[in-house]
Amino acid sequence: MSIESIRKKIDAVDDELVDLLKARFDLSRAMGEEKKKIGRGVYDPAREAALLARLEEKAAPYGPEVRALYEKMMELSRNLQG
Ligand SMILES: O=C(O)C(=O)C[C@]1(C(=O)O)C=C[C@@H](O)C=C1
Repeated sequence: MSIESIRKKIDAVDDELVDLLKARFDLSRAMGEEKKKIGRGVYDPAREAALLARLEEKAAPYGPEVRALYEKMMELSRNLQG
């Protein structure tokens, strides 16, 4: 595969990823509103640990890379929840 054709494929994957990230951040905001309504704190370390373990296993052989991305993404998700 040429550099140009690989880049086209990367661009297509990135477009899909951004759509999915937007959907996830929308859901995170909705979660933040629900938590605020019932007076529940934003940070849920048990949920984050379970999610990281599940996705790290699913992402093999890119488990460590996906874990690092998700750690950052959940930090951003918490920030969005306020
Ligand atoms: O599941 C939740 O309780 C969320 O608020 C979502 C989410 C996430 O982005 O996955 C964000 C913050 C919590 O610490 C745990 C998980």
